[in-house]
Order: sequence, then structure tokens, then C-alpha cells
Amino acid sequence: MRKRMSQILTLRRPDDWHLHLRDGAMLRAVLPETTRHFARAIVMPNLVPPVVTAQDAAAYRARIMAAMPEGAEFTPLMTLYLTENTDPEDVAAAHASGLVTAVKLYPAGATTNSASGVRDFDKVRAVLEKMAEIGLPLCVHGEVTDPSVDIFDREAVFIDRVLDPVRRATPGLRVVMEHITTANGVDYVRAHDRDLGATITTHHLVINRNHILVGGIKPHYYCLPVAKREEHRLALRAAATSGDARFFLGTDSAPHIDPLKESACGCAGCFTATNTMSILAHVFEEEGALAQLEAFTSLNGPAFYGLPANETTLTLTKGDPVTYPQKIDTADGPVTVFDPGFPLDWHAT
Ligand SMILES: NC(=O)N[C@@H](CC(=O)O)C(=O)O
Ligand SMILES: [Zn+2]
Ligand SMILES: [Zn+2]
Repeated sequence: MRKRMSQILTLRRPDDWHLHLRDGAMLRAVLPETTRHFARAIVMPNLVPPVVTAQDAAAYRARIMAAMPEGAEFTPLMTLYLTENTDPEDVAAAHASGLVTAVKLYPAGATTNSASGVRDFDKVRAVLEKMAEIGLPLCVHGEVTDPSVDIFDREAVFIDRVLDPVRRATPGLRVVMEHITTANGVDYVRAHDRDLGATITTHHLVINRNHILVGGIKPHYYCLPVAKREEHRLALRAAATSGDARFFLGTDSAPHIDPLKESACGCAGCFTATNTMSILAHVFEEEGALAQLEAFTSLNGPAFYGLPANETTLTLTKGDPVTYPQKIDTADGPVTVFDPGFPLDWHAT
């Protein structure tokens, strides 16, 4: 048997433009899973209570730094959780001091810990205008919460009913459509050259809605926005692997302990920090697009945020099957690592 030539790929070190690190014991357990491969991450502010003010963000950042594994070189990029009471001047000061990199918009009730989010968009108008003026990006969880809208349509309806009107009303506002899950999201981004980008998760490149529901309900594949039909997964793959600078990686790695996922009312979120880079290498190879992987994970995101790409690198080597833990232990209970459903053979070091 001929020995397969090992393939090696060296990338600028990747960043994660949408990550949940949580707090306390969970933070300490999951942070090393990200710092192992990533240099920076946009850290989501949906703690309980949420990270609303500059002061909250500074305190959260300090807790993340205190939990940093030894030797890790990792920069958390902090965000503020937009509420109807957010003070535009507090946001501007947090941006000017370099403390925050983005503001996060959750429509109230759309997802995990979003109860303090926005109901009436007129109430955040002054903040959005200030953000447009100072060039501070708005990261958006793009789903309507109208109970009459089918859950599989909530992203597409959000684009028409909320996102497009808000963008038209606020010229210059820079927006990241977070974790897009539909061809509608891909098309909307492609149709707008300026001030618009989108993150795509690892898991939405791998699963469609069948993975959640066929053969028994799979709580570890349930996240929000929920995975859609296969045609949408294929549109996301095409966008991610295209090299188009408007699309970049945001894993949305969102840990919940198993008892909260494997429940009669399970939490939304897939935990992908551990094996994301191996999965992405597999997906990009399948698409014949390994040459575009660096753009997606390491170049497009920094360019959108006006930050330099990382000088350090990550090496991906194809070889024997990659082993990784099925669960990460935390003092609060185990967190199941996302199972892509196929063996991984790209090692990240
Ligand atoms: N994606 C998810 O399903 N869950 C996220 C929230 C979010 O990003 O919407 C979480 O915080 O658990
Ligand atoms: Zn979200
Ligand atoms: Zn998220």
C-alpha cells in the first residue's frame, strides 16, 4: 500500500467572530477550547444579567483574562448588549477607549438570554445613529419573534421587516448578520456592497434540519437560528468557500450543560469550539476550496472590523483520524462537543 502523502496547510491564525464564553465554571472550562486555535474572538454579551454597559464589559473582560489558560495568547473582543435603555454616550466612550468592538442586537425573546433585548426599534434609534457616526459595528441576531411566523421563516422575514428598514434608516451603520442560515441571508449580503457582512457557523455548514429531527430528536443539533433545508446549507457552503470578503467565520459555539440540552425543553446552542478547525478543513476540502479557508477563518473578519490579520499561524495536517473528547467537563456538568457525523482527519496545531 502506498503511504498517502501528508498534506499540510498553514494559515494565518484564525479568529472567531461570534463566540459564547459564558462565565464562572463554564468560562474556565470552555475558554481553553477556543484559545488552543484562535487568536481573537468577538465575545457575546448574553450573560445573565447581560453585559450592557461599558463597566459591565470591563468587568467581564477582566474575568475572561483571569480565566486565561497559561501561555495562551488570546484577545477577547468585547461587545455590549443593546437594550432600549442603552446610552449612546456610554457606547461611544466604550468604543473610543478600545474596550468594545461591536454592539449586539437581540430582538427580545429571539434566543438564549435575550429577554432584555429590543422590542421597539425606535427606542434604539439614537444609539444606532451614534454607532453609524463612529463606525462601530452592530452584530445582529436576525430572527423575528412574531409568534405567527414559522420558525423556519424567521430569518427571511427579519431581513424584510427589520434589517432592511433599519439599514435604510441609518445610512453608514455597519452591520454583521450573525450566524446566517438561509440562502435569503446569503443573497441579501451579496446584494449590498457596503457596510454589510455575515458570519457563518461551523455547524450550519454541516447539518440541515433533517439532522435534528430524523430518526429521533437530537438536542445537540438544536440551535438558533435553527438549521434549515439542505438547499440553504448548500448556499451557506457556497458563500463560505467563495472567498467573498463579506463572509467570515463566527462559530457561535454556545455551550450548555447536557441536562439543559437533553431536556423536555432543551436550550439552543451547539458547542463547536473544540473541533471547529478540523471540521472546516474537511468541509472546504470537500468543496475543493482549501485555498479559500484562510480567507474565511483568518482574513475576511479582520478586514471587516478594520483590524490587522494575525501574524501568528495555525497548521493543519491531514493524517490519522483526529481524536477529541466527546464531552468537556465543567464544574457545573458535562458539555457535549458537536459531532459532525463523519471522521475528521485534519489536525490543527
Ligand atoms: N445560537 C444559539 O442557539 N444559542 C446562543 C444564542 C445565540 O447566538 O442566538 C446561546 O447563547 O446559547
Ligand atoms: Zn444568535
Ligand atoms: Zn450566538
